[in-house]
Amino acid sequence: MEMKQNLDYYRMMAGVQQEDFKDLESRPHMAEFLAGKRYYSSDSFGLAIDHFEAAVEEYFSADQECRALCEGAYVYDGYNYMEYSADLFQSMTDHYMQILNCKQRCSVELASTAGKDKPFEDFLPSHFNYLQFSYYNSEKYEQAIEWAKTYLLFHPEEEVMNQNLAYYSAVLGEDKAAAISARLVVKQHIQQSLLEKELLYFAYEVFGITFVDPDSWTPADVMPLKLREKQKAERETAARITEEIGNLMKEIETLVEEKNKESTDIAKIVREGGPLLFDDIKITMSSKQLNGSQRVLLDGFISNDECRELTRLSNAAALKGDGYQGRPSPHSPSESFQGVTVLKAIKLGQEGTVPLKSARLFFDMSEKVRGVLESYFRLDSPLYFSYSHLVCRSAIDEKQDDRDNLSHPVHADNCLLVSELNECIKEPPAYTNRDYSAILYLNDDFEGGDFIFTELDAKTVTAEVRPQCGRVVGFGAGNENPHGVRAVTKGQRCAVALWFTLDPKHEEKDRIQAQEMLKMFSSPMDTEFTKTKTESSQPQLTPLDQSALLGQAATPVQEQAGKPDDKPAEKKPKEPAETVSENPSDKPEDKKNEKPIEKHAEKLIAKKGNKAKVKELVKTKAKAADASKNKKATTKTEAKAGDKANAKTADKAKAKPAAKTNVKQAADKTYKKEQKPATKKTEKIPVKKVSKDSNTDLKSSSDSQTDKDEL
Ligand SMILES: O=C(O)CCC(=O)C(=O)O
Ligand SMILES: [Fe+2]
Repeated sequence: MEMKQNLDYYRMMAGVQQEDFKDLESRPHMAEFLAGKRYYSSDSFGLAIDHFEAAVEEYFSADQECRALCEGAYVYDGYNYMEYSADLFQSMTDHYMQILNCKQRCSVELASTAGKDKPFEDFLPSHFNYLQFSYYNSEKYEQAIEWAKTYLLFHPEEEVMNQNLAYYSAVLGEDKAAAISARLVVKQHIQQSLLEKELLYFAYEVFGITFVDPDSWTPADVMPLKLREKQKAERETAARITEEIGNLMKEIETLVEEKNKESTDIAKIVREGGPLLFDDIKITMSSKQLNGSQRVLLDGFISNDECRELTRLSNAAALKGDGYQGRPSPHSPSESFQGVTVLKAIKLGQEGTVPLKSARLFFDMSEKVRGVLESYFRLDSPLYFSYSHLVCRSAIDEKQDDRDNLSHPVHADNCLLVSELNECIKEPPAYTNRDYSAILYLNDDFEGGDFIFTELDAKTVTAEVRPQCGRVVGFGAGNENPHGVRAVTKGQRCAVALWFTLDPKHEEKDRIQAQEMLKMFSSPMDTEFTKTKTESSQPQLTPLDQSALLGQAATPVQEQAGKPDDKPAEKKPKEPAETVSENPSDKPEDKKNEKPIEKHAEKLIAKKGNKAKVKELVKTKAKAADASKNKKATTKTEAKAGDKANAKTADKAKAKPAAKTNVKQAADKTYKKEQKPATKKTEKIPVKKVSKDSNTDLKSSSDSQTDKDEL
């Protein structure tokens, strides 16, 4: 196969001619035949005739040789000679049948050629077909008639050839035509072959010596009736069995599908409702009430004080981080965005910038959510942290007019949502290893900011959740749960966003480091150390830092919320941009999977085979996408939690030319495919570039990652 491909490749090279390819082992009849075919293909019928005729001569001498070579000693099958005991009559029969079988196979052997994995089908008749047509094209009707008649010895009923013969006879004159007979050597060959076949079938029927006829032209009645009926019955049985097996397979497939569906349905039902582990935690809404699967809304995770403490932690960490209270949101120009990871919080706690106690609370609370989710969803294997951060989104007051975007566009957490196709593609750059997500809300004193679940269209809202302190929305991170956050139009919305994986290989390394650090600090000696360190770092703080830390209890939360930038004078000078991750190992490990979004879009295009559509969708509405989603978001089923329910209604002839055509068709039909050049080099389709500003949807579908980049 490989060599064949090489040959095809060489054939395409400049300056290489077909004549350059010489099969040094080619038998003369085959070499002539192939040469004839080449001339035939280039409409050089005269030359084709010469070669085809020579091929006929050569064929029959090769056939004689082949047959003569069959007349050797009896060939035992493997080691059968050890057991072979037959009387004279039986041995003669066995031997003779073997010779005849061998002679019959000469037609196959002579139809084979190097570089062609199968012998030419119906080789001799096809050969004569070429001849009759070549003669016709050379207006040599006698010979055309001779070869048409020769062909018909094999396939007497063949309609097109009979028409051709009739046409040639009409042109030449019926009497003259009638006097022309088929080529004698072929007639003799057929007769001999048929007699051999008859004997072979006889032996098959009487002695059970198997014979498989290699020729397709053998008249049906050569095979004894009984054998024919037996074979027919066998064929029918085989066909029936195949059909029955096919039906059975289909049935099995449907059964398996149904079973799978049932078990996943059951699994989903059974998988929910596990113990909540803590008395204070209450289930507010199950998947059913949230109109989806793998969803839960829980309340009572943390107290108001703890919510405030975590909010302060976020604000203090943000102050430390880059000197102003939040970078622009990666999702909306109308909001600012700030976040801190557990590890970063602990490090800040260690250096005394934020209370270590708060960092520990962050750690413990996220662990609490993890444990409850693992239990509630009755997971068979542990849930591991994949990434977690404490994140606040603040409305920029002066940028709220005519706002039409979401705070966080609709996306799924472990796949790329292509809402126009109603699909979510589980491929990097999405965080495909994430299995569950949870958001622990810390406050409700802001406007907008409701969490929404949608269908894959990213428009049809299936459930809404109003954030409030101690509330957790937990859900499967896959395509079953597209979700987003409505615009925060006033104030600051803080939450702990958590992503989990069932695969220990993808457990977040930062989390392990954070745990180690906390362990260290909790030993009595270290507590002392930490305290000292915390105290000693205090004086280095700016007044604002201090107020953020010292006035923890005193500062009313409301005052912080919604006033992110109200003390510009007290801002610290900007430090070199500090991100949550300080060294490469701190970065989320899956980051290496990141691909340029454009590339990914191209991949999607190729995959979907729907270039135009995907291209269209990635091209359009860079900003408008979110806007329209926000505006058009329609509530299919109202499932709003909390009392600010804001119900929304569901919006979603013998005439010469004819004979000529027939003749041409007859020949072409059989041979055209072999005449074609073996290969054509596959053209590389240039991959369409997707414009940069066309990423919106794809980007938004992986925006949890964008969050990280922004931090
Ligand atoms: O804050 C929320 O309610 C959801 C945020 C979210 O879906 C995400 O960060 O992936
Ligand atoms: Fe999300």
